[in-house]
Amino acid sequence: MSSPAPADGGHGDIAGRLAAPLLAASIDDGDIVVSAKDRYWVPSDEKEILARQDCAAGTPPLLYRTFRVKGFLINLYRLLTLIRVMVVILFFIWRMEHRFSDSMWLWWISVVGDLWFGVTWLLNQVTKLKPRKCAPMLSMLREQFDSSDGISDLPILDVFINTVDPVDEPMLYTMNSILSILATDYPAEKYATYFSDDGGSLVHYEGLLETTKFAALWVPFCRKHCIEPRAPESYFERNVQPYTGNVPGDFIDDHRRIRAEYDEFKACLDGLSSVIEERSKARNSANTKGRHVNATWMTDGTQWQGTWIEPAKGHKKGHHPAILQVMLNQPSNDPQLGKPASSDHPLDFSAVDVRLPTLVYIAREKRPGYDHQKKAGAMNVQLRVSALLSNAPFIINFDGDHYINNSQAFRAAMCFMLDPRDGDDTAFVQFPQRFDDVDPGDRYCNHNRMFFDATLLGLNGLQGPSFVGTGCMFRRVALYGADPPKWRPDDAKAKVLQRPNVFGKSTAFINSMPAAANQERSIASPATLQETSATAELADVMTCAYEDGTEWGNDVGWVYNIATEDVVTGFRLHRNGWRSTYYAMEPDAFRGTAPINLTERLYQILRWSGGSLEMFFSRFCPLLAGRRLRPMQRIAYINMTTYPVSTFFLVMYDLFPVLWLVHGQFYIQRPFQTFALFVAVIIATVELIGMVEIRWAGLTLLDWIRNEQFYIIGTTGVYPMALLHILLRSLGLKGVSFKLTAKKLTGGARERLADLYDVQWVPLLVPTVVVIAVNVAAIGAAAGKAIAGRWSAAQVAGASTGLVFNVWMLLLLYPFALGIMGRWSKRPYILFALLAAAVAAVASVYAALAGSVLYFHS
Ligand SMILES: O=c1ccn([C@@H]2O[C@H](COP(=O)(O)OP(=O)(O)O[C@H]3O[C@H](CO)[C@@H](O)[C@H](O)[C@H]3O)[C@@H](O)[C@H]2O)c(=O)[nH]1
Ligand SMILES: [Mn+2]
Repeated sequence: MSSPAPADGGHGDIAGRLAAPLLAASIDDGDIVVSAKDRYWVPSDEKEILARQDCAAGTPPLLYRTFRVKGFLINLYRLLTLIRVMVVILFFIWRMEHRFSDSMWLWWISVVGDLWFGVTWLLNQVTKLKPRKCAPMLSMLREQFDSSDGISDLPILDVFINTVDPVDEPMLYTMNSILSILATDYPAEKYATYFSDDGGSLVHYEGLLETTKFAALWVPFCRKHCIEPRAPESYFERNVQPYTGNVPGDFIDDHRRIRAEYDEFKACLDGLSSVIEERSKARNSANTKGRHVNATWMTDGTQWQGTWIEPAKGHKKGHHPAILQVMLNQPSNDPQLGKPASSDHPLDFSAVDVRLPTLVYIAREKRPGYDHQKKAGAMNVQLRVSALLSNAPFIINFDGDHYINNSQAFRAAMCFMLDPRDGDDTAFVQFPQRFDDVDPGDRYCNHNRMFFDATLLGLNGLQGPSFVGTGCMFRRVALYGADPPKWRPDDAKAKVLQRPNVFGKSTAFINSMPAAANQERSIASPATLQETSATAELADVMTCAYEDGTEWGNDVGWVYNIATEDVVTGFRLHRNGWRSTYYAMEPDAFRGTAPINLTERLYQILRWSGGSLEMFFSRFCPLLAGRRLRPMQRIAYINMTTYPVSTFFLVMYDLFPVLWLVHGQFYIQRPFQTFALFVAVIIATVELIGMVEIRWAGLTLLDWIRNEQFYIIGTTGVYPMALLHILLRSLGLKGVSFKLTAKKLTGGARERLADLYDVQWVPLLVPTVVVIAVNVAAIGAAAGKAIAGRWSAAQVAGASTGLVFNVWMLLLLYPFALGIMGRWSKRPYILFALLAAAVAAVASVYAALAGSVLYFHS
């Protein structure tokens, strides 16, 4: 606790000189948001800034600032960590010196379990001891890259967005994401969006077509009035925000008109599948002469290449040719003003740039006999297709349900990529996943705040956050497997191995690679999209066979065969020596939907935990990485890939009360009072550390409690299945198959929350139900004993410690218990009544039995 607080302790003058620009920036344009959440953070880049000031003019400006946690708080955090480590060590020494138990084999298991928990906790904790925040300076970026004539020098960017099923992933949300992308604040000629439809469905295609039409109104409207957020559904749902545009006079009218247009657009999307169905029916019955087909028809009278409503050979899920269609062409390089208001065009866009950025529809080829590798496979196709079209040096990816909530997000990410200090070594910039429509209490910990606001800030102070699947900007050459500049021999250009057996046979693709490396700082616009020579090549890179015998999914692109393609892909980049940056923007950069139904949520964490273990037992095991992976980062990845193992010990602890039921009295460690005291202190310190952590992370107590609860729920009920999965796989069997996370239903907030009360009874729920039952029964049994028998003071003390444990367990599992009650959980007191009744029932049975036993004995 001796290290000085930053503002004094000899740095006073620096802090003083820094305060001014920092404040100026925040007043200037809201660049550096000093929110309530940041009150424990102070700048940590004083030296760099001063060094810059001494440099000659012409040195590129810094594009972001860094912050660290105030000395007193972080040192308190570290001190508490140290104290807990010492207590844990003392605890072990004490246990080794007191090997007394009612069952020595259980004693040994519990010692090993405690050791496991102690070590994993420590490994997790050490990665959080030096958290770091970064904040982009958007005004600097603007100064450096935007000139006053509206021409921009910003690098070009490819945007990937993925979807599979227009029903499970409601199309309205996917199209909202598209709209938010088309309308974001980045020069229209500087980015191209690649929409990947793994369903290959005409509904998506025509939905996208409708979206481009609506976008012609929506995008200029957003630009004209500086609308935020630029996803219409969220925009119209939110409360009125202060107007920040330049034409307040037009706003009310424009808003009303756009709203009406949007409602029409929505209705149109809603009706699309039946329109297509009817159209196809009509055509099919008209077509009955000759061979009968049950095709799905496009508006122009041709058969849809992708999946048909009536599945047919070559036109069904998992079996259809590739489709590529440019929906919006590359716009001109110069801003293009729209038309003034007129009778057929009621909005005045005469002072607004009405260009739309490029938009491409992709459905990759699907063929039986191939593993299509889900999202990772889809993104690798996007990577190749975009290389042949726009070939941007940077890529940002989105899940279909995640939209841009802050139109400055692309620019913010660019600040980190282009910063003169370590931008060139940055492989990716990750934003947190944030969610709409989670129930207000966040019962199933969907927000995952402890992970996004504490763990990832910790990693940001090491080699960088892991990739979490969506809302992440990548450097293209890093995905190709290039080395970061830091690890290249003397200033060599990014080089990637250009052998056919690595990247596949497409020469056009291979030829595009050096350009991607060189363009990182270029001002080029994407190449024109319709070069006819490219079509054959394009078709080629979208086939399943393209990847046969190549490194795709292995050392190139997004990684395959691991259920969590995200963590492992980020890991591979870190392993190659790249770094990454984490930035939690305010307002949130992106937002998405989360599964708020217990069963869906458990399946989601099953996929994550199964994927983690798969990664640990693969060639991407963090233990096998070379020296470019920094030691602390390696520790972080070990944590991320081994955590489900805890389940083995936790389930033992969970079921410990059984012994009380069977034996009436059972001590795993004697003397029990000292043991209980140690355990209490160890638990108390971890909670205390949590309390300090939520301070610097800017979280609430509820966030912390939810995290604890869901950790226990996952470890008790879900990770056993993940372990089983990995066991089956190691025996050469298929293991558990992971499914797409079904997204919320559309509709009003209340309808969406209805999902919260859905239970589907699946085997995954069983372990946790058993654990709850055992703990309830143990409480009942203790009560029964107290009623029936005469207890000594020591026994009462022992039993009440046990009781504290049981109650604590139940509190942790409370969200789960509520969850399985379905609709009844709207009234939590019913749960309490049920629990009380169960306890009373067990107690009376136990007392009765004990009574009859006494009777027989006498
Ligand atoms: O064959 C497939 C399967 C999925 N997806 C897309 O992948 C995304 C994520 O799938 P989802 O089922 O929604 O997974 P979640 O549980 O919501 O995803 C979290 O966990 C995944 C890793 O398991 C990450 O990839 C995601 O980014 C992260 O949000 C969605 O856009 C899907 O459309 C495909 O494109 N093709
Ligand atoms: Mn998702």
